[in-house]
Amino acid sequence: MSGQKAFAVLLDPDKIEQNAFSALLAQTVTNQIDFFLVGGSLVTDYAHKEVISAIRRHSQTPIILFPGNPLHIEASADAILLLSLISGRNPEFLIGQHVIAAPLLKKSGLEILPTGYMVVDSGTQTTVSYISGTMPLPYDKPGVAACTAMAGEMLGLQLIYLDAGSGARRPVSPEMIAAVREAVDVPIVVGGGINSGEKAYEALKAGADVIVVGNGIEQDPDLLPQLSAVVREFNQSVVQA
Ligand SMILES: CC(C)=CCC/C(C)=C/CC/C(C)=C/CC/C(C)=C/COP(=O)(O)OP(=O)(O)O
Ligand SMILES: O=P(O)(O)OC[C@@H](O)CO
Ligand SMILES: [Mg+2]
Repeated sequence: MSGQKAFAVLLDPDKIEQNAFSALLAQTVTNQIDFFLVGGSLVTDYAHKEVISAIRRHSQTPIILFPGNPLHIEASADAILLLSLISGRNPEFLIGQHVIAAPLLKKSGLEILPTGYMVVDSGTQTTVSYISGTMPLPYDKPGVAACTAMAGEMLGLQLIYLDAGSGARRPVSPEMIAAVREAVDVPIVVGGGINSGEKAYEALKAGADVIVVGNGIEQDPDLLPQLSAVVREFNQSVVQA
């Protein structure tokens, strides 16, 4: 990672509607995005391969898998977030699924991005929380988030992902992002409920290195160019300062 802020678009293979998908891919030609994330907690169609090849026909942007379980490994992506759900206390999602996935991952040739995945309470239960049977981090406890991230970094995890959950009513607070920023040196990914330029800017200003947006773009196609501009302008203002 270059020290510059980045913008990732999350595509859920189950939710892709062909016309909207083509329009989104066309937008990414003129509005820079830095990564595609492909994944979901529960994927019923297993269309990862098709989604990835459709992206590749239009774009050279790196494609990173965001898996809910080992069935979501697809070797035609560029990399995979190897999530360990460190906000939870379910051994299956801390290490169990990884033992099952390890030989498949080795064979896949994918770049492995070991990630401390922290799900943060946003007022309603998220799919991740339900599927993993774990409690999210309390919304208003930045100190707990900071210690969790610190432990993840000490264990060797190379990214911290703070996620308020898909379609969250409120994103992770700037206070929590700032506390985690203070606590670790690794890049911080922030997602869940970022559905406006202002929320994206707040997350970047608080210390997020990568913002991830899924639902917001599905619901409002004009958001992609807006967010791309917010991230570019943020990076330019840092260079000029
Ligand atoms: C070891 C491997 C390869 C996989 C296991 C990976 C782990 C531990 C995952 C943690 C728990 C989990 C279920 C994560 C899913 C994260 C994700 C892709 C969230 C995207 O949002 P959705 O949960 O799909 O939301 P919707 O219900 O709105 O679609
Ligand atoms: O769909 P949204 O709310 O943008 O969330 C993205 C991602 O962080 C969910 O895991
Ligand atoms: Mg999903």
